[in-house]
Amino acid sequence: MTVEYTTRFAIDPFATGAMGTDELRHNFHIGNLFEPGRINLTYTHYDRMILGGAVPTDGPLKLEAIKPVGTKSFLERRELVVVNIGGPGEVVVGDGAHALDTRDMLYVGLGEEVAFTSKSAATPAKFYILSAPAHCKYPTRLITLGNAKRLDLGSQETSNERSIFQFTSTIETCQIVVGMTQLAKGSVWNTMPAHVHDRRMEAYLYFDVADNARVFHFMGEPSETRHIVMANEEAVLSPVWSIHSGCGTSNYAFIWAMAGDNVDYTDVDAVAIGDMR
Ligand SMILES: O=C[C@H](O)[C@@H](O)CC(=O)C(=O)O
Ligand SMILES: [Zn+2]
Repeated sequence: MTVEYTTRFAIDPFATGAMGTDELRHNFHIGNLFEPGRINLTYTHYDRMILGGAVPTDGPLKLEAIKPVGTKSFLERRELVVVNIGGPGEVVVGDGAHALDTRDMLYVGLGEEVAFTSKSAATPAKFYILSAPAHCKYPTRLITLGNAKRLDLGSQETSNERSIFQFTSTIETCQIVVGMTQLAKGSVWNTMPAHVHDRRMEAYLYFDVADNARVFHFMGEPSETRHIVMANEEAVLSPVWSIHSGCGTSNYAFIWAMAGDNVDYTDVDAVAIGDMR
């Protein structure tokens, strides 16, 4: 088997408040996403979002169904978003192959068969995989960083100057909303001011983090915050009641992905800094 998976259950804010570092990491932090020659997935019980990584080296990796989806094929009742954060590669969808350079994103609709390849095993593609249940089929679409809707937010004065690239805002999806955020040099804060959105869960994949750098990811109810220390290419789950904000020892990038009741990026509840503890 080249498709491995682990499961994460939905945790409530009261249980979370009593957790120490190990328990927090066990429930919310996801490492080991990108293993050469493998597909490593995490099946979450937050809106049944699946996230993981595929790193094809010797040959193509097929996205086979895993037991928790309960269907014959992986996308029988799901949609998929793939973002490449590695070298050039291809996502094969049915009979067609889509070339994905680093930071390109591909949307794949319900019912398709998918496989991943790298152009070179020496600099393999690293495909970040996101999948949520779907109720209808939308067409496969490639969105490059240049085609994504760009939002410039924050400022140097508040150390949060950053560009948000919304991959899915110009295409139709059932429930997945995905984008990438790149912090400017000298800026270290993402998603501060913070927000929550009961309508949608969220997951962050931090990358472009140097070996000797870390991002302190803040989570928890606004009045009861905790943090998780993130290294390069690690992911963290954000329950709907939790803030999701980070502060790095240098600038970095991350991919954010949501699933839930609506696909309205602007539908968030802002948290006043004075209410945070
Ligand atoms: O609901 C939206 C997500 O939390 C992110 O898009 C926020 C983000 O990338 C940022 O402010 O830096
Ligand atoms: Zn958010």
